[in-house]
Amino acid sequence: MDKLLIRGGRQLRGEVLISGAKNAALPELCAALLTDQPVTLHNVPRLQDVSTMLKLVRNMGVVAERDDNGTVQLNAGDLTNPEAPYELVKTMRASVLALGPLLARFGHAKVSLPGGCAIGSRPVDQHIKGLQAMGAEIVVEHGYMIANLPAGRSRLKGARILTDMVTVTGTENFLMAAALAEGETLLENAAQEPEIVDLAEMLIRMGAKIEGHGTSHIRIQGVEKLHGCEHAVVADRIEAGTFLCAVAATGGDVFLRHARADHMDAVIDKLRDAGCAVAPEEGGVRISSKAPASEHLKAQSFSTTEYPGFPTDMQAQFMALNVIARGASMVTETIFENRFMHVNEMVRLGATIHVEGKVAMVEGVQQLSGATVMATDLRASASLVIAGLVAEGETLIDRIYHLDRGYDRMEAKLRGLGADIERVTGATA
Ligand SMILES: CC(=O)N[C@H]1[C@@H](OP(=O)(O)OP(=O)(O)OC[C@H]2O[C@@H](n3ccc(=O)[nH]c3=O)[C@H](O)[C@@H]2O)O[C@H](CO)[C@@H](O)[C@@H]1O
Ligand SMILES: C=C(OP(=O)(O)O)C(=O)O
Repeated sequence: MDKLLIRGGRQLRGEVLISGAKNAALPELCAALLTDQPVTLHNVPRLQDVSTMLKLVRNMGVVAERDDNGTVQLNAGDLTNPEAPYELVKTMRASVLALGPLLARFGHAKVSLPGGCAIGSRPVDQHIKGLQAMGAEIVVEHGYMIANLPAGRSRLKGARILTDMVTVTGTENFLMAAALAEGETLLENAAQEPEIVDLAEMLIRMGAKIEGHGTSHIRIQGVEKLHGCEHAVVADRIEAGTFLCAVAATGGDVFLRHARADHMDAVIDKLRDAGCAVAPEEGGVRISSKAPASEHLKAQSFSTTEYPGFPTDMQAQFMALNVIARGASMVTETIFENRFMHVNEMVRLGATIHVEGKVAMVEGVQQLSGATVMATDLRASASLVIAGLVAEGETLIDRIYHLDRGYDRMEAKLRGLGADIERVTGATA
């Protein structure tokens, strides 16, 4: 199992290229299932979840080719097997995104319930409820969601869908299903994330009729057929935010090429309040920060909420900054019930954190000291990398397959900025 070895204490300087967003690429790969024509996606990040999704669609009969420049060509013209088996979905929650497109185009889908997840229980009841409102008959049997159209129907029908909570992949499933449904669908309480907007823009390129994406009310007029398209995946705001927090923590000056400041308002506001200089520049975002953080940065309290609020996917990385910033802070996680798995590992590095329910109380310390720690989920892994970059001495991060699921060559990018970080390949657990 690979590990990351970090020798902390170096400032980060230079330029880093931000990749396409994992959370946009995954639904967009599924959107290619909606048409029998070729779809070309550019700026697809090179990471494990994308490889898993490609394996999943190939298993359905889709022809999918990826080149070294981040372009993926897909053709679902001969899709014969509208199923997502457990073996292929167990490591990736986003596989549920196959359900809406398969059902909409083929009138049938069999998708495994995703496996357990470290950050919370993550049910898919809202996905099922919404698709049922569009006329689908869905049963959950032997760990699979088996969805069909009623006898005599060839298309889903438009519906008004009001979910109990804002759900990102739920909104994406409904968008894709509604694009091919008969009549109008109104999504109320829709997620507003930039990845939803990017997916909607791709669907519009395919001939879908969508209005209101980027707001909580999305209106879709279903069409009979969608065609192929070419689309570039939006920049990854979570990868960019992770690099912003890394530079804030270590000190230094970095230009994040392709990063979108307008997608990161909540995180950038907090970084500025902490004392970093963050500014959009032509083609990206620049951050500069003074070291040591314990002298120059002030810890920030925050609470995770849906976009445009502070993203839950940035909670762990910002906490890594708070642990070595000046003063006390309160970090509240409102989206997932178990997303503080990084806390115990940060404590092993010398952090002072006390968790009570949804709240982590952090007391900034002067210095962290390197240790062996365990990655427990994707963003927890990223937060440990940040902590390792500032800790004195060596930090060894175990189980980095979590990190590889969602970051495109992270250690190579950090090395390019001057970090002392290496992958220890094949080391035993
Ligand atoms: C691939 C992808 O885009 N993943 C993102 C997506 O996950 P994902 O789309 O799975 O997260 P949701 O927005 O659906 O989850 C929000 C909350 O709603 C709950 N819920 C959701 C659906 C449902 O049917 N029932 C239910 O109870 C979840 O357990 C969670 O507490 O949004 C999350 C919240 O921003 C991010 O952390 C993930 O990185
Ligand atoms: C939780 C995440 O992803 P997923 O929904 O794919 O598990 C994430 O990207 O932080």
